[in-house]
Amino acid sequence: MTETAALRGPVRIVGTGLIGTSIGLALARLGVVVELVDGDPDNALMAERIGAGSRLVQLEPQLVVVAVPPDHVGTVIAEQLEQTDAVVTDAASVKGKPLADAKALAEAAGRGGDLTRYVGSHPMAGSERNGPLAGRADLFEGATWAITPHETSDPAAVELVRRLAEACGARTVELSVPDHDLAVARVSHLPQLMSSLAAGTLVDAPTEHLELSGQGVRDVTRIAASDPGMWTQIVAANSPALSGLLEQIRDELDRLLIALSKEKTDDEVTAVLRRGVSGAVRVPGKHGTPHIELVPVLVTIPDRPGQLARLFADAAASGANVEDLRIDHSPGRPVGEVELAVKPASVEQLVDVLTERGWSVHR
Ligand SMILES: NC(=O)C1=CN([C@@H]2O[C@H](COP(=O)(O)OP(=O)(O)OC[C@H]3O[C@@H](n4cnc5c(N)ncnc54)[C@H](O)[C@@H]3O)[C@@H](O)[C@H]2O)C=CC1
Ligand SMILES: O=C(O)C(=O)Cc1ccc(O)cc1
Repeated sequence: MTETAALRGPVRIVGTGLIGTSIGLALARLGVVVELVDGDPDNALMAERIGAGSRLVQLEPQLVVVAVPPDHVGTVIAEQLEQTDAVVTDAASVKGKPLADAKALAEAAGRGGDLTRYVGSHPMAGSERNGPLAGRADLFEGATWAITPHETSDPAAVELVRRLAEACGARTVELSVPDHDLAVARVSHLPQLMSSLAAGTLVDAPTEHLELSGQGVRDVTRIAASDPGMWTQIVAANSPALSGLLEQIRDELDRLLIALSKEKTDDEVTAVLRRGVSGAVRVPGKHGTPHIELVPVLVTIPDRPGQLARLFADAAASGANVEDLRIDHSPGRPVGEVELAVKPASVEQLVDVLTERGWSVHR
C-alpha cells in the first residue's frame, strides 16, 4: 500500500475498554463498520450492546486499532500484522516499548521485522475510569491525538491513522517515538505519579481532616483513582524518561525540606510557588488552543432543583460565555458554590447582572 485511502472501514478494534469502545462509538456514528474483539468476551458484548460496533464482521479490516494494556500491545500488533493486510495502529500511552516488542516478534516470525503497515498513535484524552461502560462517542472531540511514525512506516498508513483521529474529532500532532515518550513523561505520567503520591498521604488521615477537603485536593487527586494495573505498565514502559523527571523533583523536594528547616524560609518557598505559576500558565487551554487567562467568578447557590438552570440563564443574559465550570457542594450543607470561568472582558458585566438578579457573587 502506498496510495492514500479514505477511511472507509471496516475498522477492527482489539481491546474494547474505555479507549477502544470510545473509538468504536465515534466511528459507528459516522456509519463506519466496526468489528469488536476483546480477550474478555463480556467486554466485547458490552461494547456491542452500547453501539460501538459488532462482534461479527465478515469483511477484512482496512484498519486495526489495538487498544489493550501496554504490556500486551506489541504482541497484538504483531498478530494483527500477521493475520491481516490492514494498516495497524495502537492507542497505548507509551510508544517505544510496543514498537520494540512488535519488531522483535516480527523478526522472530521470520518477517524480517517488517512493520511498514504499523503506525503508532496515542489519543491524549481518557479518564480515570476503565472498561467499555466508561466509553463515550465524544471522548476525543477537541483533543490532541499524537501520531508516531517509525522509520519504515508507509506514508499512506500514516495518513490513514491521521484520518482515524480526525474522524474521532481530534487534532493530530506528529512526533517521533522517543519525543513522544519524553513529552508524555512530562505532561501525563509524572502528573499521574504526583497525584497518586498526594492522594496516598490521605490513606491514614482522620475523617475529620478529610471533611475539610475542598476543590484543590479534589483536583490534585482525581487521576489518582486511575487503574493501578494499567499505570504500573505505563510507568514501567516509560521508566527512562520518568526517572530523569523524578530525580529533578527529588532535588527540589530536598531543597524545600532544607529551606523549611531554616528560620527564614520565605524566599525558597516563594521561588517554588513562582516556578509553579510559570509552568501552569504554559499548559495549553481546552481544544489545544493557546492558554487564555480565565477569571473565576464564584456564586453561592441554594441546593434546590432548578437553581443551576436559573444561574446559567442569568449568566447568558449578561452576554458572558462560560468557558469552564466547577461545582463544589459540601455534603450536608444547604448551599453549594459554583465557579464560572469567563474571559476577563466578560467579568464586570457578569458580576453586575448576577448581583442585580439576587445572586451572592464573589471573585
Ligand atoms: N485510560 C486512559 O485514559 C487512556 C488509555 N490509553 C491507552 O489505551 C489502551 C487501553 O486503555 P483503556 O481502554 O483505558 O483500558 P481498559 O482496561 O478500559 O480496556 C482494555 C481492554 O483490553 C482487553 N484486553 C487486555 N488484553 C488483551 C489482549 N491480549 N487481547 C485482547 N483484548 C485484551 C481487556 O479485556 C479490556 O477490555 C492502553 O494501552 C492505554 O495505555 C490511551 C489514552 C488514554
Ligand atoms: O483523565 C485524564 O485527565 C487523563 O489525562 C487521561 C489520560 C490517561 C492516559 C493517557 O495516556 C492519556 C490521557
